[in-house]
Amino acid sequence: MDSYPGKKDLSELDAVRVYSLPMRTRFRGVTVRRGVLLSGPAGWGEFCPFEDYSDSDSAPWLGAALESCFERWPEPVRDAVPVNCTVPAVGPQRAHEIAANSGCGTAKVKVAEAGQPASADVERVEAVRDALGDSGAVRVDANAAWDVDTAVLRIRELDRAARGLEYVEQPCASIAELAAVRKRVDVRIAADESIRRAEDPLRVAVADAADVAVIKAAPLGGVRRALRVAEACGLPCVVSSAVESSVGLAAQLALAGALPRLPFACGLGTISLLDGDVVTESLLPTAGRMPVPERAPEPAPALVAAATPTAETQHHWLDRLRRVHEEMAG
Ligand SMILES: O=C(O)CCC(=O)c1ccccc1C(=O)O
Ligand SMILES: [Mg+2]
Repeated sequence: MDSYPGKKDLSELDAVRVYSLPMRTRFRGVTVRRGVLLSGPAGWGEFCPFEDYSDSDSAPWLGAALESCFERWPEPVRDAVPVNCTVPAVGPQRAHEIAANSGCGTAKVKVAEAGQPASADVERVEAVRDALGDSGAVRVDANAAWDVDTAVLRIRELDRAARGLEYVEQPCASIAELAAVRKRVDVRIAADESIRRAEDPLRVAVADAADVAVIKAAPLGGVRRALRVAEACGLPCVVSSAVESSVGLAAQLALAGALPRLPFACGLGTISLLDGDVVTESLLPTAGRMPVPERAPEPAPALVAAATPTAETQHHWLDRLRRVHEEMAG
């Protein structure tokens, strides 16, 4: 990998604040979101790799945070982006409520949650279609849970339940499996983990395995690098959050704002998945759209104080930050 444009000495930062925010609903097994807010001459950035990411997996996340702190984001080509609401693996009634109250015309429904039967996915998807009406778009995300045969079966079932799915995100783990599923179903396939967890996201060949690429500024090393990944993969892209605070979400919105083509709604309406935020004016959708910011919003000291975890957790994150920064040095 080439070096990060945002690679800087950590001593050049003006502030480093560890935060911890509970999730309203368990999401991908995550119940609390943690990270570090960093401030530099260009503004604030957020470093929040998931707990199970190794130091080398986390290096691009720091690249993205430092880009926010030390550089301006590329010029946007639009001033707002359409977003989907995100429906976690909840019961049908709650799913209906989330979609109906979101103001979004597109919903992304989490499916294939461990321990839940396939019928729970069907009921959730039916409820969301009911809430959005015929004009809405329903997509599902299986987070790599299925093998090829299961995926084909479930996708057909969920496509019927939704009366047409917009796409299915990462039905299986490998690119070969995605390609096999794609040959056997009519529903579009979107690649997410296949890109963001690839050895080299700039060189991953997903064009035959997917119709849509899901990209995220943080795991791809920032807005500029993610734009290069978008160009290299040659697919229409959807920008999706990593469930960060409004500080990190701003970078994702900058990416969505700068993509030359944006044919689908983005997965950036995720602040409502968190119980709290670190800024007073949270980046929330209005009528299914979010404005593209010039820079990240400034954290409010009282909210940061309220979100500050134990000394032990702070120490863990500052240590992680230091180690990951060393990892970047190469
Ligand atoms: O895309 C969305 O609607 C929300 C973001 C989301 O689903 C997500 C958030 C954190 C980690 C992984 C994922 C994912 O898309 O798999
Ligand atoms: Mg996904």
